[in-house]
Amino acid sequence: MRDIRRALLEADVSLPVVRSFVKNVTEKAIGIGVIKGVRPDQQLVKVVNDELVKLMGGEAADIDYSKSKPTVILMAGLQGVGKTTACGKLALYFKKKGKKCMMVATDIYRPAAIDQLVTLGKQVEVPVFEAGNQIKPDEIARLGLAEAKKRSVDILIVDTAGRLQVDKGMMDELKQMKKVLNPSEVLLVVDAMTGQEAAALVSAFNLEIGITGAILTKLDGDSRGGAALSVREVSGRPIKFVGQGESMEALEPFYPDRMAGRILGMGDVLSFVEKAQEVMLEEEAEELQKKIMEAKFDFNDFLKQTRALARMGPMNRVVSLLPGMGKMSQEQIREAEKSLKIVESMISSMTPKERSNPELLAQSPSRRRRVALGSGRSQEQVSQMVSQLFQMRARMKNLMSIMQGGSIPGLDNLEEAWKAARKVPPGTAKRKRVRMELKSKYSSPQAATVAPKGFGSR
Ligand SMILES: Nc1nc2c(ncn2[C@@H]2O[C@H](COP(=O)(O)OP(=O)(O)OP(=O)(O)O)[C@@H](O)[C@H]2O)c(=O)[nH]1
Repeated sequence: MRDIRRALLEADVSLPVVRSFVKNVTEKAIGIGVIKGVRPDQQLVKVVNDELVKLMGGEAADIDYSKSKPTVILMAGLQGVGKTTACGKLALYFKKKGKKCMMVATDIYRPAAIDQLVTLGKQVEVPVFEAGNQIKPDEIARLGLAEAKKRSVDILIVDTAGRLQVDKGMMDELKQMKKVLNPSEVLLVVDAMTGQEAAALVSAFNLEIGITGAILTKLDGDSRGGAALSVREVSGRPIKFVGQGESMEALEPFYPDRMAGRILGMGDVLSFVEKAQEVMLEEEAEELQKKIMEAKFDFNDFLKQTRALARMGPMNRVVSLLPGMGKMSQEQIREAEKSLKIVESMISSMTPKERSNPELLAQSPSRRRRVALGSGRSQEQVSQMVSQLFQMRARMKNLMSIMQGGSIPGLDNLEEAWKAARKVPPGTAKRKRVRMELKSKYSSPQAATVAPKGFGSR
């Protein structure tokens, strides 16, 4: 965790944010099992990465469009962070999406600011509303909004004046504009190079005017982008876009996973752990496949699979890795959840020998009685589970043999057919008939695995 802390600080995540994050992740990481072949510290990096992604919103956030035209986006931020540039980029971004855009220039203080926006407007071919620098910004905003409505504009982007520092004059002006415009989005433009101060800055803007999101600019520079984490943690608002250069095309939606990788700066470790996870799953699948082919699928595997199905864990993927086996359906997973407790209690009452050698239970009523007593379940329940295991064995082996024979006669139908067969009450003539039909339809000569004599052979 000390290394993680250092990595985050080096990426310019602000100190209080680092502290609370590290504390949270430490609590979450305890109890997570370590994958074979991966060192615990390496796996911790993966845990941290996943938490970072989650914290930054998981998925890319879109703009909130207003129901009535236009959707107003009010831009805020300090001087020189790239606000005006971001206006032009956004205009182009939405124009490419087929939206009719307009921009409004309200920076009456910096001499060339209005011209700069007009020039950008020409470049991206989006009209810019300006009213000189003799009237107040909120009045310009009001006029701009009226014009946008008249022209039936979809998206109105309002550039504002920045100051070198957060000051009351700027905040009051922004508040005033917000009142006039009633914007769907108030986007704070943050320079990724801001570093440690990002948190205080975001917090000040959020408290004073209430932001709906942020745009992180200048990510093409050296910064590791720790500001992204600070923004989210301090304001609870998502980063919506990132700017990666001076050209008008250099704007992208914000992707938390990419940003997490960048902030941590441990991409190699991450891909290593991910690979190890894949390998582990493949190994498990191969092992399981071998066991199935040798008819050695035992209670340990059975428990493992029931457990994994219940939490939709890796075994679900293992099963899906087996040739021809699709993912489990939601219904099957729910069923597994229900039966997990029962199965767990019965299997934990077995001896290790019985677990790895299910034949023992199949052949001995007294063993089954003992397991029933030990687990507080009925003997029928124990018998049912044992027979289920053998059915599974046979079914899996049957399937494998068919597949190894090269032809897979309507695998989907097979599943459906089995489901249908299970719905028919046991012991009835109909069930027998359905099963017979199934057997003759799908079994191959090699696939004659049956339960041991005396139990479950019915
Ligand atoms: N490398 C890089 N430069 C950028 C990016 N965005 C903006 N810039 C540059 O940063 C400088 C300042 O950008 P402006 O858009 O003028 O900044 P501003 O926030 O509007 O400044 P004020 O109007 O004074 O408040 C310009 O030289 C831009 O070209 C970016 O994503 N990457």
